[in-house]
Amino acid sequence: MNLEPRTLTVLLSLQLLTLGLALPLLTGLRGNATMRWAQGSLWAQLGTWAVVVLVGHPLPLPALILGYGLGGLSFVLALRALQGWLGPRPGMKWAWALWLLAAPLLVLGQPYPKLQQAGLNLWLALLQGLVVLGAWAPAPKAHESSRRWRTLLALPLLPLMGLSLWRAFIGWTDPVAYPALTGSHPVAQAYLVLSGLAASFAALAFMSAWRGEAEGRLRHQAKTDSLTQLSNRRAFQQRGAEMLAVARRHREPLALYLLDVDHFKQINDIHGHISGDEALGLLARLLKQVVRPGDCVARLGGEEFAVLLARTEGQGVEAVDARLRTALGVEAERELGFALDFSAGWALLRHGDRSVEDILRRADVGLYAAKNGGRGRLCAEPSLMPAPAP
Ligand SMILES: Nc1nc2c(ncn2[C@@H]2O[C@H](COP(=O)(O)OP(=O)(O)OP(=O)(O)O)[C@@H](O)[C@H]2O)c(=O)[nH]1
Repeated sequence: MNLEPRTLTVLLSLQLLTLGLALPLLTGLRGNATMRWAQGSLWAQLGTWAVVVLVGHPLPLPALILGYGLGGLSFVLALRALQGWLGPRPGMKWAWALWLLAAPLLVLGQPYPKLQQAGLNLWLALLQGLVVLGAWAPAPKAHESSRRWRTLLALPLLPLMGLSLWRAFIGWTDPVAYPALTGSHPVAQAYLVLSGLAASFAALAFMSAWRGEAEGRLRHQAKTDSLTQLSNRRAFQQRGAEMLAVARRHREPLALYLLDVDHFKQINDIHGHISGDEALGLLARLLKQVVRPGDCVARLGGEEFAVLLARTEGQGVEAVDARLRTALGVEAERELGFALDFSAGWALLRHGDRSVEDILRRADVGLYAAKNGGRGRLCAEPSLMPAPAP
């Protein structure tokens, strides 16, 4: 099969144009920043082939610089998009530095075609390799499902990288037989066909990454209280079920600490709703600070918060309560300009408890006792209260 190089480059340009238009249409014209890097990568790739199609063979130096510059840029932008979706990528700085090398390589390499052809293809292979590395390097925060689209992006780049290295080798050893992309050498044809496949796979991978990102955001929102960024009631129940199972398996104590701001309606009425929101934000922040990292802190609703304290008994709960009251005593006056107090109740996991709701019900009885006892205090569930003196 002999594929005419010009037809191939025109088809490749049309394919990239279609993908370049389809992505913003599917993901929204404004999109998010990461998607814009990804779209930029496809457009830069289109730019390369458009230069080849529009200028024709042989490409003068400025067109070569523009074509290679855009081609290299498309790999750098793809890596930058990966960084947006997966977190810091190895080789990001190297990719930018390599990209800047294109023009000097082309200008200074003019008198040495052997060196130039080998150097430019090596340069391309390195950039392609950095994208492969960026796709496959560990990304601890990425969702498990990202493996599929990362593979989709990286896999077609491997043969492309192989072809770049091959072209570098031929360019160095036999410059006369060099497979220029505007010629009909089978290696050049394979490179063009593979470039088209890689672009299609990249576009699919970008779409998948974008969808995964949106799903991750929704998952986070479904579990998080938007005002305080703490877990919401549903996440508290889910995490609570896990903590309950662990506590049972290891026969460890588990405590539930429940608190409710005192006279919060008055705070809203006197200082305004925004100050009320700030007060809830402050309480949430301090609550996070006074417990251990593995404990589950949640806003159950309104001005009510709960914490599941792993491996904790009564003394531990009292210590947390004391630390929170001390911190709030200082910070509320300083940050809000008024005092903030709360009542709290607590309960321990018991043998017959089936869910966190069972412990929560008993902690609520303690909280009710604290409110009735004059507020601003901590009370245990009735069965944990010290027996009255005879
Ligand atoms: N600013 C703000 N206020 C809220 C929010 N959620 C609930 N509230 C208000 O919290 C107040 C709770 O009032 P109450 O249930 O009477 O409780 P309280 O005034 O704290 O009284 P006690 O609990 O008995 O000390 C209501 O006025 C709610 O409108 C919120 O997200 N932000």
